[in-house]
Amino acid sequence: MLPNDEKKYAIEVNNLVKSYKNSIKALDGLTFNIRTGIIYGLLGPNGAGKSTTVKILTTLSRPDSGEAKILGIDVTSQPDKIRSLIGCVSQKSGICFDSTGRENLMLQGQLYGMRGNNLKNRVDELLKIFNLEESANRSTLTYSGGMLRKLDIAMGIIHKPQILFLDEPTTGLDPEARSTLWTTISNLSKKEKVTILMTSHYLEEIDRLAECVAIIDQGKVVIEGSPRELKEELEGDIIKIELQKDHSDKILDIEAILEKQKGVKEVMIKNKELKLLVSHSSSILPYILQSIHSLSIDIMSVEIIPPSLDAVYFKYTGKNIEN
Ligand SMILES: Nc1ncnc2c1ncn2[C@@H]1O[C@H](COP(=O)(O)OP(=O)(O)OP(=O)(O)O)[C@@H](O)[C@H]1O
Repeated sequence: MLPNDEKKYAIEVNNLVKSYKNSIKALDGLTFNIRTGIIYGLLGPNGAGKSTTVKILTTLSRPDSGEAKILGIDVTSQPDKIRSLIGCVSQKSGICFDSTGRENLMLQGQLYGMRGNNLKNRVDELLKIFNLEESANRSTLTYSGGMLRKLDIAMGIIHKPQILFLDEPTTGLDPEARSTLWTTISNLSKKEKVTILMTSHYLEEIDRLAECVAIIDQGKVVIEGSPRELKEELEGDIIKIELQKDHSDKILDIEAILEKQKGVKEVMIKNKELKLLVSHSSSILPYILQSIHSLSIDIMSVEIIPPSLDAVYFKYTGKNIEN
């Protein structure tokens, strides 16, 4: 067998099924593999099963059936072994606000059994990597949102885990802090050679950071690939049309007339918003507008969204990520 750090897959998830007591099936045959050393993105609408997956992989929950392995080790039969190999940064901060950044890191290291110079050197190293050296001895109460997220991630990797779980790492940050954190995460993956599984609601974030992404819906992977592959495969644009008013009573007529148009692949209507997945937006747009007018429906605005992860997400889940 190859030594752990040479394993092809850092995470193997095979046919996981998990139902909760209220008989909700959170995972329904979830399967994916994550290559060692990459950043992997898990995307999915609310309730798709992302948190349940992360909980099983981090040994906080058990599946009803199926198998999950971290570096070849089964998560259900050997949870103690798994815990020293992984780091987890959840949305809820683990920072102690009475203490400084350095004290937080020292305490976290001690929880992992680190002591003496080994711990001190690692704390110095992390403060440098995360650009927190100048603020290291200040109370974390004085930190900005971006600094707190960086400290959270630094605490998550104090023990040099081989796998890091990042749950919505930049939620709540302003665009500038988010962009800084993206650079930090990307550098981290390269410098610390850590495999990262991240969940996110920001498609731009996954697009920029993840080498591979799985879109999950209703407990299953619906599509997987690099963001580029997924966008290329889409071969189309989305036309977003806002109507003057809600025409729920005419949904069937709108669908029927638009689906007849050559080049229209999918139609979705929600309240006043109409979204079409089409092959060539510029040539088809005039016919679409004409069809809508022929139903005596007035249009407020039209927007063409070029191939993007948003469009891929919409195609495979029929939903917008922000919803
Ligand atoms: N402890 C629980 N008890 C009962 N049902 C649960 C529990 N945790 C999750 N669920 C249900 O399981 C399904 C999957 O939930 P999960 O939290 O894994 O989804 P998610 O993709 O992480 O969603 P979100 O993006 O909203 O966090 C949902 O229908 C949810 O309501």
